[in-house]
Amino acid sequence: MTMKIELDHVNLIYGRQTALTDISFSIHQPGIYGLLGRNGAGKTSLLSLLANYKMPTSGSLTLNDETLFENVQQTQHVHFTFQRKFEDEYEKGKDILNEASKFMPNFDLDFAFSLADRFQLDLKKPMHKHSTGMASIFQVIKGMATKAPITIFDEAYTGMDAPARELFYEIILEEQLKDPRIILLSTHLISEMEHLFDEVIILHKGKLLLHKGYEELLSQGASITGEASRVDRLSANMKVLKEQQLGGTKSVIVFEELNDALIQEIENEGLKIGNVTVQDVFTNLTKGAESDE
Ligand SMILES: Nc1ncnc2c1ncn2[C@@H]1O[C@H](COP(=O)(O)OP(=O)(O)OP(=O)(O)O)[C@@H](O)[C@H]1O
Repeated sequence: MTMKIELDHVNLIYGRQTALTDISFSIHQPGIYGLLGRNGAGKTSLLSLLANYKMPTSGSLTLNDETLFENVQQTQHVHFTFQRKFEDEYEKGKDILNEASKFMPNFDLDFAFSLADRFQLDLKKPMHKHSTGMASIFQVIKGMATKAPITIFDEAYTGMDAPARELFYEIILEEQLKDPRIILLSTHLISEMEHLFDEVIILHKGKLLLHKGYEELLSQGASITGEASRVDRLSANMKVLKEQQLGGTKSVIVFEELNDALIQEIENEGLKIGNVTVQDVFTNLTKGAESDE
């Protein structure tokens, strides 16, 4: 089932604190969407709107052309996985998953059990006895097993060790191949997770700074390295995100689509062109910018 999420001039204000300002974008395709932003940028606020936990203060948020807020029919398509403490939860993981399978329309209990095996998570243990990382693993297992057409993970990896995170990424990719859905991942682990993304959404200070396809984003940036005065001359009219100089050698990261003629000119000057990463673009665009490029 194809899902259509549309936000049109959405604002969210908590008391006197504006969390989101004039957010408009849409998602029409299954895929993995990386939601990036510095602390307090508004990621959880945006995801809470998409999960129907909150109502926009103004603007329109629709799922499949219907207003999402308090819309039971549409909300069942969405599952929101967030970091949760289970310190007062005496139930066993197995029982929680069993319960979930009764209420969630697409929940795949066998899949949940197979994931628990892969993560070596003991589902017979009462939840309060799990460590922080194990609790996150449980949340990830539950989120994946919902098979919700829109599955949201809000910094779901908290406390998970590197092998467990790698397994999480592997499972996401496997699932996307088998049964593509919209997966929204908010994260600060950009360099570790960017290979997963089909599209990148960057929030900055409550505003939408950028929403682009992963490949398109990378194609719009490059690093240029070589003799400093030549690098300066060629990058003079470009949007330079970052510069570094060591002796007479300079390296700049530019946010600029390099056409064939420009690439030729740069190479003719004996300069090297390299790739940028989403981490490069994110770090440098969110140093202080307020709006889209
Ligand atoms: N319940 C609330 N009441 C008042 N202000 C809030 C509330 N929740 C969030 N905010 C504010 O809204 C803004 C966005 O917060 P949000 O939690 O959405 O950011 P975030 O991008 O998820 O941050 P982080 O990466 O640190 O988790 C922040 O200024 C935050 O202080």
